[in-house]
Parts: sequence; structure tokens; C-alpha cells
Amino acid sequence: MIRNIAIIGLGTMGPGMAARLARGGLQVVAYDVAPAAIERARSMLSAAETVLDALDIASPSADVGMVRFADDIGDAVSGADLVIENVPENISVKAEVYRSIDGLIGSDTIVASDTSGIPITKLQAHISHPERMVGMHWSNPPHIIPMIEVIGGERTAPQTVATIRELIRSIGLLPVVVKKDIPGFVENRVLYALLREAVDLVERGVIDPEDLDTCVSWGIGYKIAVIGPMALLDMAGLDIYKSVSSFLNADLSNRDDVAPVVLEKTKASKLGIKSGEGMFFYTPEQIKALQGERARKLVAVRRILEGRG
Ligand SMILES: NC(=O)C1=CN([C@@H]2O[C@H](COP(=O)(O)OP(=O)(O)OC[C@H]3O[C@@H](n4cnc5c(N)ncnc54)[C@H](O)[C@@H]3O)[C@@H](O)[C@H]2O)C=CC1
Ligand SMILES: Cc1ncc(C=O)c(C(=O)O)c1O
Repeated sequence: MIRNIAIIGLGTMGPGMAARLARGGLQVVAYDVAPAAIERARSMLSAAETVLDALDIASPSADVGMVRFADDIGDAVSGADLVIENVPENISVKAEVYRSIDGLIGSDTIVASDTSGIPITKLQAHISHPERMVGMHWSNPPHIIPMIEVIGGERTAPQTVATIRELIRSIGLLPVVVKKDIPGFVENRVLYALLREAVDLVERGVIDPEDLDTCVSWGIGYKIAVIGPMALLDMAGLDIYKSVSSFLNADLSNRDDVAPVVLEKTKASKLGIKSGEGMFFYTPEQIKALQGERARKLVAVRRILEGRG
């Protein structure tokens, strides 16, 4: 039974995750190697709690469901039933975390990675109890998006997958078990197919970035939230899909490297919201307003999709 959770890494994903798990009645200890990240996480945590209130996710009783910040990794993982590793998407950075906690955790502690797509089989090579390592891939923003992928590697015990699936379900979230440990799992394979084509269309001057977003959000995204891709095939008709895909698939982007526009922007430290400029430009005031507006809209859409209008 999982009661105590340690979250290692408090960047974009960690704070929202901590807030949501605590709201599920779990005791969470959060740690980041950078003191500035811990400070930022405190305010992100309180913003996430406001959103969880708007989603009507009930607070647990007073003595459970707390988030505590730890000063060192040993303190963070001490007594943890589950450690969620949430550090940058880089095998050596993640492996260093696994090595540093290896002697500090119990032999029955589960170690989960929020990796966006590194196969779990590669990650579990760096830990002494690979049977207790699992992928637990949240979607951003993690306190709002209810679906979480669960992925076992070649050496993960089926019981570990079952325990994490049950934990997710028990706090009112939506586990999806991915049956094969392939790069990107399922969510990011689908998302990155879309993003590859979208970036290519903008880069080739077929459409402006703002219009690309209008086209995808209102033409595809709005619909896909209600009718998933498999159901959409049936709605359109497989005969139509057969005809269109017979000429279109061969014309879609199949580039296997990173698009030049993304390489140029990342080289110039234009990373998006976190640096004030990426595909678009953002002032600090715009960022604050955008984050509030997006959270409000996601909450409203989720309430409707859940039939709570
Ligand atoms: N950003 C996103 O939309 C999503 C990211 N992910 C995955 O989640 C993981 C984390 O991503 P982000 O939160 O976006 O990264 P981030 O770069 O925003 O944050 C990572 C944090 O880890 C900390 N860190 C680095 N080394 C550490 C160590 N040895 N010990 C403790 N803390 C350490 C950094 O100081 C930083 O605060 C990655 O594997 C990423 O692919 C998963 C879902 C969505
Ligand atoms: C661009 C991008 N890459 C990875 C992830 C998740 O792993 C996300 C997301 O959750 O939104 C994303 O937007």
C-alpha cells in the first residue's frame, strides 16, 4: 500500500504532481537540487491547489495529504513507498538520481520515472531492484490532466505495474497501461507525429503559427477531446480514410531529425514560456494572464467532459 511519496525534481511537472497526489490523501515529500526551484515550487503548489479547488477535488482529512519540502535527497526518500523521479529528460541525469537513492530506499520501494519517452528498460539498468521500477508518465499540466500512462520495462514485475495503476485509480485519476515499452510510449508518439507535421507546415510557410494553432485547436483538438481517433475513423468512414491516406501518407513529413527552426530557437535560448520567447513572444504579464486563462478553460472543459457542466 502506498502512503508516502517522494518527488525528485520540481521544475515544470513536479509541483502540480505533488499538489494532486497530496489532494489524493498521500504524504508527499518534494526535493530539487536547485534551491531556486524549491522556492518557485512553493508558489506553483499554491496556484495548483486553487485549480484543484475549482475542479472540486475534495481535500483529504487534516492529518494526511501534505506536501513537505526536503533539504536533501536522503531526507526526501527516507520512508518513501514510492519515489517519482522527475528530473530532465537525459539518461545520465536520471541514472545519477537512481544511483544516489539506491542505498537509501527500502528494497520494496517502487521507483517511477515521469520520462516523456525513454524506454523503462534502459532506465532500469541503473537501479538494483529493476523489478520495482516503472514508467508513470503524467501529462502537462499534471494537476489538471487526469490521464497517466503506466509502462513496465522488460524487468518490471507485473505487480509493480498493478500497484501504480491502482494508486492512480484510487485517487480518481485515469491510468492507461502501455503494453510495450517503446520510445515515446503512446501519448507522445501520437503528439510528436502531430507536432512534426505542424512544425514542418509552419517552417515551409504553408501557414502562419497563429493560424496553425486555430486550425488544430478548433478543427481537430476540440473534436478529439470528445471523439478519440479510433472512434473518429468510424465517424468519418474507413473508406474515406483509405482513400485519403492512400495519397496523403506519402506526402506527410517523415523527417527523422529535429527541424531547423527548433534547433535555431533552442540555440538562441528561445525555449518558450520559460524564457519569454519560443514560437511566440511573451511578456511576464502575458505569461501570468495566459496561465490563469488556460487553467480556467481546461477546468471548464474538463467539467463538461465529465458531465458536471
Ligand atoms: N515539461 C513537460 O511538458 C513534461 C515533461 N515530462 C518529463 O518529466 C521530466 C521532468 O520534466 P520537467 O519538469 O519539464 O523538467 P524541468 O527541466 O522543468 O525540471 C527538472 C528539475 O529537476 C531538477 N533536477 C535536476 N537534476 C536533479 C537532481 N539530481 N536531483 C534533484 N533535482 C534535480 C532541476 O533543478 C529542475 O528543477 C522529464 O523526464 C520530462 O521529459 C513529462 C510530461 C510532460
Ligand atoms: C511537447 C511536449 N512534450 C512532452 C510532453 C509530455 O511528455 C508534453 C505534454 O505533456 O504536454 C508536451 O507538450
